[in-house]
Amino acid sequence: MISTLDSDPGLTFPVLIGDIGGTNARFAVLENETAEPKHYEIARTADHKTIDDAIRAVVIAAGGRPKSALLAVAGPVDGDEIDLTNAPWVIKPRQMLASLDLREVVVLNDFEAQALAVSALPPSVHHAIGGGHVHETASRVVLGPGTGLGVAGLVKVRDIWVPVAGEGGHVDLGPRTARDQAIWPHLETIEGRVSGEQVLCGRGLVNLYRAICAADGVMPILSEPAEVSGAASTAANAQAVEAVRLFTLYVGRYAGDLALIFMARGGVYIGGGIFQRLIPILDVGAIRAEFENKAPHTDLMRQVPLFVVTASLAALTGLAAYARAPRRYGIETAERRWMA
Ligand SMILES: Nc1ncnc2c1ncn2[C@@H]1O[C@H](COP(=O)(O)OP(=O)(O)OP(=O)(O)O)[C@@H](O)[C@H]1O
Repeated sequence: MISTLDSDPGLTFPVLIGDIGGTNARFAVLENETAEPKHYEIARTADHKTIDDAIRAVVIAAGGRPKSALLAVAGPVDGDEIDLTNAPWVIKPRQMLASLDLREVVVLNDFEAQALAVSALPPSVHHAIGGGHVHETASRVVLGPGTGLGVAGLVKVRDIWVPVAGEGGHVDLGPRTARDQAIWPHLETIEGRVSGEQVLCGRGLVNLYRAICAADGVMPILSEPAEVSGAASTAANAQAVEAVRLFTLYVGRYAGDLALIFMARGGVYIGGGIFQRLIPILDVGAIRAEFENKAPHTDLMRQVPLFVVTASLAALTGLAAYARAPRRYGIETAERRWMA
């Protein structure tokens, strides 16, 4: 059960890699260190009773024969039964070893996997927001507005990348401009607090839209995040237009805060499903201005690159990078590795 940075035993090939989200589970199998991952059909978590059933239906039925599994899950990995934050599955690694005939199961946090991806993805899958320059050996940070708001840093220590996945989505988010001050009292809070995740995720976009409606004294008519972004892209609804604009500016502002915390001269990477969908309507100059507006460190911030990650399978790329070369990464798996 013990794995240290120096003696990480790695995983037995073929390795099943899986990104288990709230709505979808994405699987691939890596035959060996050098092979490209073979991807399988995306499984909807609602369509399968357990993750074991989903793996049998999607991977094994299609000829995949994994000997180990490396999973990234949205939820805390603390014990033999892992609850997913936004899905009905409970992952039971011990049971998986037996029912799927695996030698090892390793479970990571989904934002650790996103951080791994940021170490491995080529620049061609990133959409730059403004200038700056990637310092190859400097720290990076990834944030992902999606069902929730995930955050992880990626710190380089000599030749090893160390993902630092915390709960950065739950820090306080404050108003800055006069318009922010008018909107803030109308935001739905969590126990009296406006945290990042109250605004910078799918339901947060709806929260922001509703708060803008309240500030303007109009009845909200939209209730889903995609409805708000849809109405914004056709300019059909003034409050939706402002909600999406402010959402993207606040993401820029918050991304700048994360850059300061991690001194992320290696870049700030915006993942998750929402921002990449908004690329056609982003006001790049305004987002960049929010990102850089960090007196007394505006000059420093001008040099830090900001990207939108456009690869939809980024987490799987990160898991594959780790499965191929675990010793390149400072990931402690002692409490998160189950062996047959
Ligand atoms: N066009 C859109 N505009 C704005 N928000 C959207 C849009 N489509 C989906 N969303 C919202 O994005 C969130 C899902 O984000 P994301 O695609 O990153 O999923 P996730 O958290 O990774 O989970 P999963 O992988 O299971 O989908 C949901 O809140 C959803 O309502």
